[in-house]
Amino acid sequence: MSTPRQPTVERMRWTPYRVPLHGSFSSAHERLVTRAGIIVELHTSSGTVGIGECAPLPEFSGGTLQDVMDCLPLVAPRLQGLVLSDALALLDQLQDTLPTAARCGLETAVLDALGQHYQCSLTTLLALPDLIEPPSTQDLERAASQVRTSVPVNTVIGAQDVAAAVAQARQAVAQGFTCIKLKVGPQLRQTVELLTAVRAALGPSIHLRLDANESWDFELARSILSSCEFWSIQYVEQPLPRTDLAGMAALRRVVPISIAADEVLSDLASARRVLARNAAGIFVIKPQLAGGPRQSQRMVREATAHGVRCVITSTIETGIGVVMALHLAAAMPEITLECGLATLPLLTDDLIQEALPIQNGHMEPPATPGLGIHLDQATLARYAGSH
Ligand SMILES: O=C(O)CCC(=O)c1ccccc1C(=O)O
Ligand SMILES: [Mg+2]
Repeated sequence: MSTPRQPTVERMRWTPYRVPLHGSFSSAHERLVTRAGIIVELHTSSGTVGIGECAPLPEFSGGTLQDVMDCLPLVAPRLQGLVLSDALALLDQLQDTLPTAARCGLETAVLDALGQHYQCSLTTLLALPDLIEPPSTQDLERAASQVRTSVPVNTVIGAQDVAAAVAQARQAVAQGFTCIKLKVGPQLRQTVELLTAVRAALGPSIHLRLDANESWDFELARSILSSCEFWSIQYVEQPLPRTDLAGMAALRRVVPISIAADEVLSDLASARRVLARNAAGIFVIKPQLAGGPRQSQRMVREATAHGVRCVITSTIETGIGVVMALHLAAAMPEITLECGLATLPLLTDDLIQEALPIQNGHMEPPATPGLGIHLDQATLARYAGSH
């Protein structure tokens, strides 16, 4: 079923990390001061090492870091000895039994090794029509010709007072960003004041999007969003609680701006429920929560078929997870909106050797095989440990 020349999985190693943020990052959910996750290293019979990252967001969905730690020792022996495409098939089979972040990190590591085997970037690999079958040179060339080499990204400004948000918005524009996302909370007057001040500071041409992280109720959402044409808001993420699909659908009918689904998207089934209820015009897809790059692709394809546009975003994970998400965004021509991948500057370290610069509001996935980045082992050792 697979090409015999593919390497097999020999052994796996996983290292929990905790990386502090510069200061903190606040949303309506929480105030984040450190980011914790797990780096997976998958050694193959050809001597290559595929890497991946598991960075769950328990307040969203998909389980805790401990859930991921508990499942890795059970999955590792099952992957051992499998050729890479069979390892992918096993991860597909186990889909519903693994925490999504575990599946994401494991799949990333297998795909990184597979890209190194085929000598193509993860972007190209993800643009192939079928990953389980070995691609011909022609398949690889066609895929490589369809992808993007640069992805527009937004920066994100955490929930804070108006003056600090305005200062950050100005700084973002000076850095070359043309799309800014503001975290907002449940206070009507403060939000109106914030939007007025930030829009005035930005001028008319910068894209401005909001993220309420479930903190509004229907009436507050209607009050704020009814004025949104005035501030020219690109879209608002998850204004209502994730359980309120009827509210989201009703809101779409009474306010003049796009409503995006974020927290409500926990897997392909949840995406189908949102599509069936017409509850969002935009999907915010986080590969850590969707269960990896290929599940994310399935969600993007179904959304696109329903006329729903998609954005790929990070979960503020380290460089390993972010570069995977960047390859995913570059591989899918359906994704045209700015992606939420400009989060590495929030962390004190990205755990990778290569730089992933943000220039003029764009990021470029590495063109070298696989993920195209290498773990910074010394830094990982420094931040290793789950406490
Ligand atoms: O979208 C972005 O620009 C950054 C990602 C982001 O905002 C985020 C990061 C971690 C957890 C939740 C969220 C969110 O979109 O709600
Ligand atoms: Mg969000």
